[in-house]
Amino acid sequence: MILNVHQATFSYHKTPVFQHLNLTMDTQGIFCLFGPNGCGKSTLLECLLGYLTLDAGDIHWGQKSLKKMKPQEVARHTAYTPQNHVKSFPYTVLQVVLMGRAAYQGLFQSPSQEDEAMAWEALKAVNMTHYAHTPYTQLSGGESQLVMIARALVQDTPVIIMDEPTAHLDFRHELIVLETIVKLVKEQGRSIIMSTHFPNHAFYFENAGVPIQVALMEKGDFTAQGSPREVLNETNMRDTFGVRAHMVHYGEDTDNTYTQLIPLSLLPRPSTDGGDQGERMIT
Ligand SMILES: Nc1ncnc2c1ncn2[C@@H]1O[C@H](COP(=O)(O)OP(=O)(O)OP(=O)(O)O)[C@@H](O)[C@H]1O
Repeated sequence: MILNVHQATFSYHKTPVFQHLNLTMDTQGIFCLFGPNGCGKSTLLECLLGYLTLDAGDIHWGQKSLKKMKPQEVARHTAYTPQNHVKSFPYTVLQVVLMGRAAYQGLFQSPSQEDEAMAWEALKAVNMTHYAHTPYTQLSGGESQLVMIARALVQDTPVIIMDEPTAHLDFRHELIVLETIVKLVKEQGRSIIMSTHFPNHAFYFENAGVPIQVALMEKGDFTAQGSPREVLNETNMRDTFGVRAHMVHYGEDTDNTYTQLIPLSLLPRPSTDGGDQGERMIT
C-alpha cells in the first residue's frame, strides 16, 4: 500500500473543509484529484505532507502513520511542488533546486558534487539549465513552476505530491511536465499524487499506459473514485461542473488508443441563493 487516508477531518478556524474522508492508493502509479475551485484539494495535499494537521482521522504512508514520522523522514519520502511559491530571497535557480537535497544534509553541510550533479540533471529534465544562475525572483510563473518540479526531483523521494503542476505553463512546457511525470512513474517507479483542473491530463496518463486512479472531490467529499473513464465521464462533468462534455475515443482498433474529453457548453445550474436562475449559456 502506498497511501491510506482514513476518516480524515480538517477545518480552518472551525470552518470544516472535509470530514471523514477516506482514500486508498494501493499500487504505485498516479493518483489524480479533481474538483471545483475551493473544494479542498490543496488542503488535503497539505495534510498528506504534514504541513496541516488533521482534526481527526489518520494518514498512513505505507504501514507508517504520518503522526509517527519526523519531518526529515517525511521529506525523504514525499516531495512537494506547491501551487504558489513565495519568492523571498534572490537565490539562484540552481541554489533553489539544491534546497531539495536539504533532507539529506547536516545542518551546516554544503551540497556535495553529487548533489550538484543531481540538480543539473533535474534542471535538464524540465528544460531549465539555461536559467541555473538566474535569480529565482526574476522568473515568470511558469518558469518558477518548472524549478519547483526540479527541486522535487532532486529530493529523490518515492512519492511526489504536485498541486496543479501545469498551472501557468505554455503548451510545450505543459507537455514536458506530463512527460516527466510519465517517466518518473514508468522508469523510476515513483508515485505521483496530484491535483489538476484538466481531465485530459488523466486521459494523457491513461493513454501513456501509466497506472492511474482518479478521485472527484466536491465540497470536501469524494463523489467518485476509479479509472479516468469511470470518473471523468459526461454525467459527472455535468453534475459536478455544470458542463456538457463529450468523451471521444479514437484509434480503438490500433495499438494506440486515445481518450479525450471535449467541453461543449455550460449547462444551467440551480443558483446557490435558492432560485433556479442558471448561468449564461454559450450556444
Ligand atoms: N489558510 C486558510 N484559512 C482559511 N480558509 C482557507 C485557507 N486556505 C483555504 N481555505 C478555504 O478552504 C477551502 C478549500 O480550499 P483549497 O485551497 O483546499 O481548495 P482547492 O480545491 O485546492 O481550490 P483550487 O482548485 O481553487 O486551488 C476553500 O473554501 C478556501 O477558501
